[in-house]
Amino acid sequence: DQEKKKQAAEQSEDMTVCRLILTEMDKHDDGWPFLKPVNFKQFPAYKKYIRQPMDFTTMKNKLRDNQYKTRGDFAADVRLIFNNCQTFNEDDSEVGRAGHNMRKFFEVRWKQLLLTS
Ligand SMILES: Cn1cc(C(=O)NCCN)ccc1=O
Repeated sequence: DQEKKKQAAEQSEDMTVCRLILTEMDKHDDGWPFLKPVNFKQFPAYKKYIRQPMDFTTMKNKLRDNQYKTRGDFAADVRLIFNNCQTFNEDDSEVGRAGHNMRKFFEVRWKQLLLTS
């Protein structure tokens, strides 16, 4: 009915915002550690310490497969990436700093796009 159609339209606008912000993070200079899943061969301890790995490519695939029902689900995976990063990396390291920079970029952009919709 009318209400359902409206909700569906909003939901798809939300996913458009999610796709946009993921594209921006993919292109960001500090996004390099997060583009693909962490390589367990390169970092054997990662699998042991990080229960739920996440990265931008995995998120792109989840978006494509319609696995995010709300913006909140999407934001939870982004924050998982940066929380994992803080768990596994010193703040004062290349990857650690990139994680803090990318988290800041995301949270600012996320608020901005929340208001415009
Ligand atoms: C997210 N993350 C990435 C790396 C990394 O070195 N990625 C390089 C990809 N070429 C190491 C630890 C970590 O937590």
